Amino acid sequence: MDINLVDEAKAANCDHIPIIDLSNIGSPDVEKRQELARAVYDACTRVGFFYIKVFENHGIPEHLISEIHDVAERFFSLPSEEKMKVYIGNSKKYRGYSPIGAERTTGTDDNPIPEEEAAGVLSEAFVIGYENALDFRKSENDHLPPGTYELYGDNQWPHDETIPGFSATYIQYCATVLELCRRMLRIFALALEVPEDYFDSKIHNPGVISRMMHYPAQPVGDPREGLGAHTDFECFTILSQDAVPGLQVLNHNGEWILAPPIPGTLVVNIADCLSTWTNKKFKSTIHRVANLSGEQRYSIPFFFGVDYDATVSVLENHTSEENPPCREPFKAGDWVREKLSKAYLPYEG
Ligand SMILES: O=C(O)CCC(=O)C(=O)O
Ligand SMILES: [Fe+2]
Repeated sequence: MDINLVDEAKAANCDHIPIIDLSNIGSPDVEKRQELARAVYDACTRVGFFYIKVFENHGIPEHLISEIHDVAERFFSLPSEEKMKVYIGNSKKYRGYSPIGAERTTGTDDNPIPEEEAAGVLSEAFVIGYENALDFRKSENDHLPPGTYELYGDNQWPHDETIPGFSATYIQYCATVLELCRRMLRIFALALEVPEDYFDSKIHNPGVISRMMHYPAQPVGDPREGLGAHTDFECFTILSQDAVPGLQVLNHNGEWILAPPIPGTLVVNIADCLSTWTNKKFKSTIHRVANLSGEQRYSIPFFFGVDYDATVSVLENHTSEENPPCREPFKAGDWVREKLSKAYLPYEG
């Protein structure tokens, strides 16, 4: 990447990624929560990426992480015709199986890649989105708002006989990570000096997307990338990677620094919507994937966003005369839908 193109708000000011211990996330002691918020603020403003340690008190049991990786590997090892039964082109909501090369890299918010130049990626994915089953706070009697950007629900699941426990495991994983995201949003609010419950009214039907990713080992001479350089477009992402490295993060010097797997951690990165709320003080940092390990690589990103009908608008306490809002307010659903339509194959009818 041309060093002159490295935008301060999209590149990490560091040569490694910090590790944050979230043990105090739910502490009744506000001093302890504030101390955590300061560490989070430093990571988000300087790097845009950090690792979190997955202890029991984060609510994500380690066995769930190994189970989700296990079902992901089993899904991708199915024959192509099985995976194509849940083909993403069957879905109006960009849900399902996206074969190798089908996804296009979309670039960043103010530097999108023109459609005719967007290259296919060297990875395959299985994508799901928010439905009530993914949310411990919902019951069978709850209904999603109809027509909200046509983005909620209608996931395509493989038959349970094909991979026993696949949907149950993925649903349990997402519901668990979703609760962690809601708690983390309170720490972000504290870090941003707004009331801790500032975002709570915007996450009743959160715009959650998750996907399982499989990156084959990069063949010598293949110019395709596992995932091209991009920023994530929701609020923030929680990523579980297996033991194979591949994720790279752009820094101010135009260097790609590795975000290697660290046992017992997940990777968190800030995405476009939360970065906008903070007037770009929190970095939505450019990253990409290149699997040069010679082995198969699997990862499971969980993209957390606010309700699709919530408005994303720069926080007043992060603007000034010299630093006006970086963007006009917009609906989260408009932005996410536009990005999804550029990345994924459309509905094929
Ligand atoms: O697979 C990874 O490590 C990162 C995936 C990613 O950046 C994405 O899905 O947006
Ligand atoms: Fe990403």
